[in-house]
Amino acid sequence: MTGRVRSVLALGSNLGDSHSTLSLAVADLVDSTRVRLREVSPVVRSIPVGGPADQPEYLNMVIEVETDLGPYELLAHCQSVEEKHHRTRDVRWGPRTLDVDIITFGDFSSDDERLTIPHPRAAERAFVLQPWAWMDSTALLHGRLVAELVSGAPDRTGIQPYEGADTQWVP
Ligand SMILES: Nc1ncnc2c1ncn2[C@@H]1O[C@H](COP(=O)(O)OP(=O)(O)OP(=O)(O)O)[C@@H](O)[C@H]1O
Ligand SMILES: Nc1nc2c(c(=O)[nH]1)N=C(CO)CN2
Repeated sequence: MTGRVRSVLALGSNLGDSHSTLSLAVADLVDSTRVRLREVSPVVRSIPVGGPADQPEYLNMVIEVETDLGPYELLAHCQSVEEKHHRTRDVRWGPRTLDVDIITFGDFSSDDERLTIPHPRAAERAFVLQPWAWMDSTALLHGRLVAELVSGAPDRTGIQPYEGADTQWVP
């Protein structure tokens, strides 16, 4: 693999067997010589942020991959994995079997509707920041330590470690 870039991806699910979906989705995301798994965060339970009030709690996690795909190719890859897991887009921030967002892509930044990097809402989402900080205590977002950003996130009290099935993701 040439031209490798490290990218942080955030995964979320609150419909179906969410833990199993996350586990399968990680395997699908890295099931390619072009996307390798480097690091995996713990899974967290989180209270839904935005969208309909009556939706189930989420499971969230982040991973770091190394890839030679370009950012738009990686987006297409993430969306194909979402589709494989029956992702639908009916209601903004509504319940979903699987969401995969690109949080960072090396030093690349973009600000178009199809792809905004760093992800425009990551810095205020504890369901992204907390697992990320647990995975990598030195991670930076917008030049700030992710571990410090967590304490300013409005939803930080809605985050709990997930104590369910003990899946081993081996990078
Ligand atoms: N960094 C990014 N990661 C993933 N999708 C992105 C990103 N930036 C822009 N998008 C675009 O956002 C569109 C909507 O994505 P999606 O339906 O997953 O949003 P959401 O997860 O419900 O909300 P949010 O964007 O607040 O996380 C996608 O079709 C994609 O083109
Ligand atoms: N707790 C939680 N809330 C959300 C989530 C998510 O993954 N977890 N994703 C959203 C849109 O991407 C909107 N709200």
